[in-house]
Amino acid sequence: MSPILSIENLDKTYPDGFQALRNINLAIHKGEIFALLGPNGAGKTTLISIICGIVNATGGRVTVDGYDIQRDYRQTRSRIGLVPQELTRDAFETVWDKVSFSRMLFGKPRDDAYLEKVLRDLSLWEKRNSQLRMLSGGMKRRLLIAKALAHEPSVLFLDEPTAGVDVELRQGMWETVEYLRQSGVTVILTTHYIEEAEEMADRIGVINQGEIVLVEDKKQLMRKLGTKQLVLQLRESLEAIPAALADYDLGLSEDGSALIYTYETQSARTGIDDLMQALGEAGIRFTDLHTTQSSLEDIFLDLVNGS
Ligand SMILES: Nc1ncnc2c1ncn2[C@@H]1O[C@H](COP(=O)(O)OP(=O)(O)OP(=O)(O)O)[C@@H](O)[C@H]1O
Repeated sequence: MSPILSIENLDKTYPDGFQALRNINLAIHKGEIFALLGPNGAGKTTLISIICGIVNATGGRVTVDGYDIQRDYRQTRSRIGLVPQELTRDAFETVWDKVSFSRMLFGKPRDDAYLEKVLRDLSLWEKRNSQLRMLSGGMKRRLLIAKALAHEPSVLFLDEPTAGVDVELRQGMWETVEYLRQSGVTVILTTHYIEEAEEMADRIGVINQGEIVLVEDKKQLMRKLGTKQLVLQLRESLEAIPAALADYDLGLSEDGSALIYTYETQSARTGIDDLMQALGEAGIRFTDLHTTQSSLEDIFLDLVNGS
């Protein structure tokens, strides 16, 4: 299947000589939720701005649904919805006016039934006649999405959808993205919250200093790069790790009540069988055990710090 969005050898150097993007290659598939994860200044906004036609690239090619963003600007722009971080001005406009105006801007024929569906799906229908200033923070964010969906785009960009919002609003946004997934819209979101990528995305791309340093299916990424820890709760506390177990990657909890074994989840041999045997031979008994997995945050920090 050809990608809905294809980015080839994309470069961007700003007029002051700063190279914000270097040879970006990326293919986004129809219907997926793709998280572009990167620290401040990595180039996320520059990349989205190029795709949306707000900033010109210095080199490379981008197509949306097969249309070139430069040659077929109107075609590509009408297929894209951009959800910015903040709602600007127009505090006295109503929700309904805002979404219908957005649709009109793209030259789409009036379709009140479609707009009603979008507002209902985003729990804004009851507020259709309310002025923007009367909306809560969560409603304002959902309105930004409704506005971006008004012209029926096939790709939706969410730029830092939960920057500066509280935990409750953030979770509300995650539910909204789930609704978008079910409605078949392709979603590309930028974030520097790892938790957000982990929660919402099917695939994750990491961008750092203008370069894509990794693109991976989220589950595979967690599996491939993650390590697991096996925590063994000991029947009798230890003061030190016995010499007989020195070959294993073992740690002792501070109070000596648990042994912690770290292993690679992807490796052919985790070493757990051998460890169990060695523990038995050393006369170490345990009362309970559980495993924990390293988070995407650990993986991300490793990548960005270049270790
Ligand atoms: N108009 C410009 N002229 C020169 N440099 C720019 C310009 N716009 C952005 N940059 C630089 O390009 C780099 C990437 O910026 P960009 O806004 O794309 O990053 P970002 O990943 O979106 O960061 P953030 O998460 O902080 O928004 C930064 O170093 C920024 O200073």
